[in-house]
Amino acid sequence: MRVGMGYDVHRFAEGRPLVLGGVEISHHRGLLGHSDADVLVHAVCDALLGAAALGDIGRHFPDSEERYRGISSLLLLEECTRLVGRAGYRPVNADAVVLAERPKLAPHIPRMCERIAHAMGLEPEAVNVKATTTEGLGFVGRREGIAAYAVVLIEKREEGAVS
Ligand SMILES: Nc1ccn([C@@H]2O[C@H](COP(=O)(O)O)[C@@H](O)[C@H]2O)c(=O)n1
Ligand SMILES: C[C@@]1(CO)OP(=O)(O)OP(=O)(O)OC[C@H]1O
Repeated sequence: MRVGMGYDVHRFAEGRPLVLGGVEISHHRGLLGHSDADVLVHAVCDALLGAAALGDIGRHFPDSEERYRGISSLLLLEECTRLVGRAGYRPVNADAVVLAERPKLAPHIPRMCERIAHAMGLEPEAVNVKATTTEGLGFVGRREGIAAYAVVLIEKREEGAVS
């Protein structure tokens, strides 16, 4: 067994959809990024890559590459899962926390878990997402952006398993 952690931040911007955990959430603005700026999925990607000592998403999917513009981060998570598989591991479970003053995320969390789990080849019960405000403090509290932390556990794949 190996464990990895991930952390990411994206700032709010007008005229962007808000996508978290692969779920588009109705809000008056979204997050800025080269991809869909799904800060939660990015933290999960980094935790997964970190567990296998494979660096981070910036190394595998540079924001200088046009092909990643606007891409669904769930596709990046699927690719991270393949990379970890080729390194001889498979995900066991993931836990994450999203730091957001607004919007209220609780109603969307079950669907986020489903989508993240699907991208990682896991059952939805193997993924947990939590949300918290920062009680008005810091950049999250000022509603300038959203942050996310994630932890992922991986284990050795059985010999002969195909990716
Ligand atoms: N963006 C958010 C933030 C929090 N929640 C839910 O509210 C609970 C209380 O949050 P505190 O920051 O006051 O501790 C939290 O446990 C979440 O269930 C949310 O849905 N969306
Ligand atoms: C995901 C990538 C690639 O499209 O772009 P962004 O959406 O800007 O996200 P970030 O977490 O800043 O960096 C990783 C990038 O490589």
